[in-house]
Amino acid sequence: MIESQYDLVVIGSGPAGQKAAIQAAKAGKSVALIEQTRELGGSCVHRGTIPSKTLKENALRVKNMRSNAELSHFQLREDVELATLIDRLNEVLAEHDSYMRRQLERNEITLIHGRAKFLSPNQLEVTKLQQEAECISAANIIIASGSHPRQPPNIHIDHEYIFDSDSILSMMYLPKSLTVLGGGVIASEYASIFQALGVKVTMIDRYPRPLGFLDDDLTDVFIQAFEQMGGTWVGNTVVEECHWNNVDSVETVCADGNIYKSEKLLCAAGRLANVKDLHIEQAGLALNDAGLISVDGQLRTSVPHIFAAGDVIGPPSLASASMEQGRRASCNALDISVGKMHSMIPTGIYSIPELSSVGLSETQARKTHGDVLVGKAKFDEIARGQISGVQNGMLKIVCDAQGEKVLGVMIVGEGATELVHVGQMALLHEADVDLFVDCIFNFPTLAEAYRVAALQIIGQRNAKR
Ligand SMILES: Cc1cc2nc3c(=O)[nH]c(=O)nc-3n(C[C@H](O)[C@H](O)[C@H](O)COP(=O)(O)OP(=O)(O)OC[C@H]3O[C@@H](n4cnc5c(N)ncnc54)[C@H](O)[C@@H]3O)c2cc1C
Ligand SMILES: NC(=O)c1ccc[n+]([C@@H]2O[C@H](COP(=O)([O-])OP(=O)(O)OC[C@H]3O[C@@H](n4cnc5c(N)ncnc54)[C@H](O)[C@@H]3O)[C@@H](O)[C@H]2O)c1
Repeated sequence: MIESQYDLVVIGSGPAGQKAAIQAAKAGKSVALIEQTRELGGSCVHRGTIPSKTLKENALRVKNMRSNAELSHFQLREDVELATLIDRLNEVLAEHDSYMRRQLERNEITLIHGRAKFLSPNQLEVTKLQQEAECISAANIIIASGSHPRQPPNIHIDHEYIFDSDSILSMMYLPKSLTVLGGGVIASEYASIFQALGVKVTMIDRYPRPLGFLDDDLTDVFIQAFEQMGGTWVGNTVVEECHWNNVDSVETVCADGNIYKSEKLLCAAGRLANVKDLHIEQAGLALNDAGLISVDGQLRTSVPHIFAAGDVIGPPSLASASMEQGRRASCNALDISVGKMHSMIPTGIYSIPELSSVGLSETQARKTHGDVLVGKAKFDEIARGQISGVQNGMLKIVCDAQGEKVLGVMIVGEGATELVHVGQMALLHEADVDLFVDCIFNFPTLAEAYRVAALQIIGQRNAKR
């Protein structure tokens, strides 16, 4: 077996692994990055963020065309191939791949294609396709092996009629109807994207509302917009099983006795950590009750020189957070000083309309602060919203009871995932809400909604005094 040795070895080339490897190389260390697939970038690039966001761009175009009176009945051709709706994806992926390869080369990181497993706390074996296995020793190891879709035991995902988020974009044609199992982030993004493309979508979840971790005001607007487009939200309903009826449809059987029929089904019932092949017990590690690798505030596992980052350690399970965790895990492993990781991580959901929030929701703020003041601005009351014909948009600011400190900002509507960063900066600087009134925004912009919502809070504050 080939043998090699490095200062730091990273398992996985997703957002967490990539940033971890680059950070260590910048510190002058010898670094190897192990990736089991032919491509670089992890599920973020190939099966997650980038493909779904590419489809969303086209779905939004189709939806916006329909808002033009002359095109209001515009329908895509019945035989439209899904590939044409993500036609730029291959270009985007190729560009991303070559950028990453150049970056690894430039930083002299050794890229090893193969599947890693622990032999001991400092040794990994990498199994390669049609090549001799390699044994690698490392002073420090970062596990960034990511996650994969959970397949519930009662649902057989055949990738022909019943899909998961890894395979949904391999459908040849847009179906006429789609059932989406789940009301989480993946379900909400794909349900609204396919509905905007003209597919008849039914979204089913055991909880009363989708995206339960978000502010109710935001999810109210999301459900309303989804149903305005023709979608159906079915909450408080447990899916017992689903199957292709061998004739014309997938049948989704629910605990309340209802059966929903559709041409295809997307199962978005959560994700599980990629740990099966790693043999972490040989490193002296064990999984926690959630099937994840536990780490401390420094992203260190129970074995001091082994760190973990990204989806393999659990929530927030975002590409954005994974990148920062990867970078920090590397710094901590190499004793490079990094401050505390910000807890102010925004949520950005690329549904139609988009949803985004940072800081505390109104419910969370009421729990921790008692009384709060709230200001809301609807996009259709703002010049830019009127010009763009934005129908479902709202920005909400939550402040302390004195109407001074901003506690949270949440937005629904197009551009929400960009707009939220204005609020994030205010929160990071512990700003008073007056900042949004004192500063001059470009006109006409949706950012003006910050001022309108802030003025509402200041009005309530003045009335109290
Ligand atoms: C449909 C979808 C849409 C998403 N959209 C967004 C979004 O808009 N914004 C956002 O912030 N996040 C989004 N996410 C979440 C985001 O993709 C993940 O949080 C992110 O990819 C996690 O990064 P990671 O580096 O931990 O793991 P991954 O990206 O999963 O990468 C892990 C890598 O490790 C490799 N690996 C695993 N085991 C081994 C082994 N034994 N040996 C060698 N290699 C191994 C895998 O092949 C993989 O390439 C989305 C996810 C999905 C599924
Ligand atoms: N824009 C983004 O940041 C983005 C986009 C996509 C995914 N992600 C990440 O991917 C992760 C996984 O997302 P997800 O949506 O698959 O998982 P999730 O755990 O958020 O949602 C799964 C949903 O399925 C429901 N469910 C499961 N089995 C059911 C049954 N039998 N009957 C009825 N309902 C059932 C659950 O109640 C739950 O609401 C998230 O943690 C998220 O952070 C992020």
